[in-house]
Amino acid sequence: MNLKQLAAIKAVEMIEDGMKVGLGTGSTAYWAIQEIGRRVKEEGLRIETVATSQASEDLARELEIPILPFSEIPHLDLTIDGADEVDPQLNLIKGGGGALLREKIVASNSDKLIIIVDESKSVETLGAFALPVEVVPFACEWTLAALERLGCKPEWRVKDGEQFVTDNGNYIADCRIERIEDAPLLEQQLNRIPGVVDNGLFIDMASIVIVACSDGTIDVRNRK
Ligand SMILES: O=C[C@H](O)[C@H](O)[C@H](O)COP(=O)(O)O
Repeated sequence: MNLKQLAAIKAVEMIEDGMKVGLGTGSTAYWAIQEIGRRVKEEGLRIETVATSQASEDLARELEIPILPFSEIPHLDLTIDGADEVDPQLNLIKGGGGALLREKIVASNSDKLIIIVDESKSVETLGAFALPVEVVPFACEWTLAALERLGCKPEWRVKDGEQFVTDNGNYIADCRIERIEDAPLLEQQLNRIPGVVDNGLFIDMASIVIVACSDGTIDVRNRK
């Protein structure tokens, strides 16, 4: 079993019958959705879910996990999602897969956000992973210039030779900051730029971070 799967299984143990659950995005969340599918099928787990990306929604449907429109679920009990970096305060960088906006909306409407990572994602200071910022296409060069003025060293994300477009029809500027000294401040500064829809800093949002370590142990970190 790989480390991502190990963390995912531990998180899915926290889901109880009758819960409303947010499904995250990415290669770690993939394992959580697989495990939820197994519990629904083999244990008859009764839950309702919403997904943070088209890819996760498609996977959930394939596994016959009940998935509902957002209009039918006012609030979630918990969301299970991955992250690109986690610091000791449980602040996160997310959005390596481009799903940060939907992930932040879903996380902020969940009683608990459970983050699952392997130990390579655990860092002392956020920033070695390029911070994704979602930008509307209108006048996007001006928004990029504003990000440069903030010292963010942004670069448009490219996929298969084309500009990457999110599920929301926006672009992603990946910001090579290296070391983010004040993540709560930067999160606010970025979101004050007109044209920025949101950014991948998740501050004070994770309730629990589950870290799967290469020696096979699992470190469960609770937000204080
Ligand atoms: O946009 C993508 C999400 O924020 C992912 O949860 C994050 O990038 C971690 O992905 P992975 O589990 O594939 O490393």
